[in-house]
Amino acid sequence: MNTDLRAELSTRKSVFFLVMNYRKVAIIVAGGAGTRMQSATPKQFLELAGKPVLLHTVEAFAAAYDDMEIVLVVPEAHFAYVDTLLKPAPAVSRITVLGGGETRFHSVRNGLQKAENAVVFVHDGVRPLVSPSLIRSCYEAALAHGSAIPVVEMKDSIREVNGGMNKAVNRDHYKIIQTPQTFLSEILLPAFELPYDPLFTDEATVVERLGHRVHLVPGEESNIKITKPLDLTIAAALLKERGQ
Ligand SMILES: Nc1ccn([C@@H]2O[C@H](COP(=O)(O)OP(=O)(O)OP(=O)(O)O)[C@@H](O)[C@H]2O)c(=O)n1
Ligand SMILES: C[C@](O)(CO)[C@H](O)COP(=O)(O)O
Repeated sequence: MNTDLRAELSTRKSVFFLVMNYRKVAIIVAGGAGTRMQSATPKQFLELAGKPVLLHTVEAFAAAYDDMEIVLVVPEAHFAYVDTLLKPAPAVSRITVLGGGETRFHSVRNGLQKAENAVVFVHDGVRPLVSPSLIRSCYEAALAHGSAIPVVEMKDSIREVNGGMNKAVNRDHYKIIQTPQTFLSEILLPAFELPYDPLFTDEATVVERLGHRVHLVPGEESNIKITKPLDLTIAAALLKERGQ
């Protein structure tokens, strides 16, 4: 065997073993209060097509990969309820439940306690329509590029509003950002040692602060975030269309 071929095979073997050694860890954050939904029950526990919003989300991640480990971050006051909620969940043995923090950033940071040596998916518990195929495409892209941030196109015209003025901007320069935001743990974990900044509304922003460029991948229009009551109506209609 010539030297070049031997070197090539050796590199491929190392990449293969590296990929084989990565765990798959989904941090599903559901530690919020859902103030914009204005419901007595936090929106992640509201019923959607016969089961709690959060259970749909957990099921999508469990279905994506048999070896997916799931870390569920929820308000501590709801631990007992979540135990009951998870009883019918597939792969309940793969789920760890942890307490939420003051903001989404703090909840993610709590969830990252057990995420070493992994491809880490950070997902909003209130995006219950995420598909297993989007989760898998984020995984492949994160292995290849270090990160994968799902995005969709803007459909409306947009304006920048600042100091009492407003002006049209080119919407082609903007994308709508979704989750699961997916990273190799060696990129994500050091970023979450940064002090909190209110601009950290997602993980891409945190990682970027450390100087990394993030890789965008196509998201799904149906992967909506349940934020206000209308979103629940839309989600129910989309699930009905899927026959769920
Ligand atoms: N302290 C927090 C705040 C938010 N989240 C989670 O982050 C996701 C996206 O946040 P958002 O839609 O803003 O949820 P809430 O903060 O609950 O809603 P609101 O801002 O309307 O209060 C949700 O799954 C939410 O539960 C969290 O885990 N911990
Ligand atoms: C992470 C996110 O869902 C990406 O769109 C979004 O930034 C969450 O923002 P929110 O203010 O917590 O709803």
